[in-house]
Amino acid sequence: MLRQPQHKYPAFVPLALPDRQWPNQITRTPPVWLSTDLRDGNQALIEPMSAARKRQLFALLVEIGFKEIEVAFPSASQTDFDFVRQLIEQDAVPADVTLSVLTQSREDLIARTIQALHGARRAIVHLYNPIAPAFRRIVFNSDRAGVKALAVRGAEQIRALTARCPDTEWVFEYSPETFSACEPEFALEVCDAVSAVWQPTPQHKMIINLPATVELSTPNTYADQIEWMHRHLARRDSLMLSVHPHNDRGTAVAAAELAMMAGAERVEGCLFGNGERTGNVDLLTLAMNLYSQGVAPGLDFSDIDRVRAVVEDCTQLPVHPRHPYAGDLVYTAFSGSHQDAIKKGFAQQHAGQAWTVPYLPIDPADVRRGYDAVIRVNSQSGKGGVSYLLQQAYGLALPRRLQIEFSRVVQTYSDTAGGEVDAAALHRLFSAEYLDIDTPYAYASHQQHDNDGRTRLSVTLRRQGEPYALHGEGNGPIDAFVAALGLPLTVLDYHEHAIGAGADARAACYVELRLGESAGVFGVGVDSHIVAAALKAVLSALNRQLRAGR
Ligand SMILES: CC(=O)SCCNC(=O)CCNC(=O)[C@H](O)C(C)(C)COP(=O)(O)OP(=O)(O)OC[C@H]1O[C@@H](n2cnc3c(N)ncnc32)[C@H](O)[C@@H]1OP(=O)(O)O
Ligand SMILES: CC(C)C(=O)C(=O)O
Ligand SMILES: [Mg+2]
Repeated sequence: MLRQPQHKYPAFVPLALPDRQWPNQITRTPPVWLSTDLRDGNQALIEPMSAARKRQLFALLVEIGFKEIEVAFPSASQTDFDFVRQLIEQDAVPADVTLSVLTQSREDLIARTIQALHGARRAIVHLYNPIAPAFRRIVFNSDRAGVKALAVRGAEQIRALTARCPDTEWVFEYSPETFSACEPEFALEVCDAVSAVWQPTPQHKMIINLPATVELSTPNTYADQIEWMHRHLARRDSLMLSVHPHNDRGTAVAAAELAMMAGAERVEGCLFGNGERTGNVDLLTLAMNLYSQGVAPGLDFSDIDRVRAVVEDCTQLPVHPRHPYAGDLVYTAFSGSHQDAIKKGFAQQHAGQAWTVPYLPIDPADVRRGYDAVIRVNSQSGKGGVSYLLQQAYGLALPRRLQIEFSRVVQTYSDTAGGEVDAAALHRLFSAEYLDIDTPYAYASHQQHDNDGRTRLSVTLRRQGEPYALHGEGNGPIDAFVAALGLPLTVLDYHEHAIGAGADARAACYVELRLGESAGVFGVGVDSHIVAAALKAVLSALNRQLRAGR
């Protein structure tokens, strides 16, 4: 029998937590944020950041509002060590920002780590060691007692070394690395053993950070693990419970959100989900998700394109055009029904109201994205998008039936040309179809006399370049003009509006005209004089009828 490869992968066995409480929780406050862009993000780059790039990204993280920033693994390299020294010696850390650094539980590495922090005002020393069964066996050739002792030894050494530097306000953090793959009761045992060494108090808490070092299961099972720890950890009121979800299954954001419901008060991650393998949880998405639910995240992403540009420059990794909130295309609709709904949504959205524009979870203006890119036209688009662009870019408010008529013109064009049709191209198509259509008849001038509700009109046209005079009378200029033309014309629809204001204002007129028994077609006229615009619109419709051989 064929043995399928999936048999290689035993299913994750979730913790039994039938009385879980997290599904009923609603997140109403943001977590404490820790950016590990300069550590977890950095260690996963093809080319780790230079000091200059780290400094640039550090400045951005401060500007966004991060108050805890993991800046290095100081014992890893001279660059990392020097970067920490530079920040401290140059007094580059704002008073409300705390540096964090990571160390393995190894004597020489811990000593070097504490050395790097000499003179810091406040610092988080972050100790980690892997504790899951496979790591105990494969990496450490050890057992539960062995990895627990490693954690305790590291904690003791950190306590002793930091005690010699009382001028720094020390915050201790412990991560049972590979927590997501560990037996919960053993993770609890190790965390409790470490906190017993550090003796945190409610006034001077330590951080217990529970990483999904590798994301192994659905987010709800991670939330169960977090809630279980939250309920059982010793000295709970003296702990800040933190999570560090990785994104191996693509659900780190959901895992972090559910973990917060389950008791996590702090989240570690990276902008745009940088970090090992598929990355850490994306803090920008997480924060903007809160924002879109009416919760102020405490991080400022209002200049989202600049954030993206700096991160791309520092990491040399591109952000996907569909990345939540920040991608180039995320506030853009090409498809017709989406454009239609967005256009209607904008028309009904008023200042001060709750945001309800369909298909746009947030107002693009909140992240300094203009509305111009919201609707873009290609072969998947409909009349809504086409008319929206013409209105936004050229002030042309097409009546509904003209929208339908013109969108067929655009459809034919985009089917042939392929690709996107931008506003300028749409306007060229529109002009060629309606505005520049001056054969056989072109408007030259007119004179109008109104008396007793009747309009008398003298019009000069050009026919094949030659002047051609007409006279007619009616109950308005269009009626008089139709009479002057002496053709079996019926005006089916008429709309007009101003484009612009003041001295530069022009009028746009739209006329739907039937010639004999033919179907109605539209004509459009634009002129600084409203009657001239109307006459041009009639001629545009007539010329189009005649061109169609009617
Ligand atoms: C999930 C995470 O992201 S954890 C952070 C990972 N980040 C990094 O590793 C980036 C920085 N690291 C480095 O630059 C290097 O690994 C260094 C400088 C820290 C150490 O380098 P080396 O001394 O050459 O050791 P190496 O990286 O090969 O480490 C493996 C050894 O450390 C042990 N080890 C691994 N993690 C830990 C830990 N947290 N605590 C104690 N020992 C550990 C391993 O068991 C192994 O021991 P062995 O040599 O006795 O078999
Ligand atoms: C060091 C720890 C927190 C880590 O990066 C992980 O487990 O992913
Ligand atoms: Mg990590």
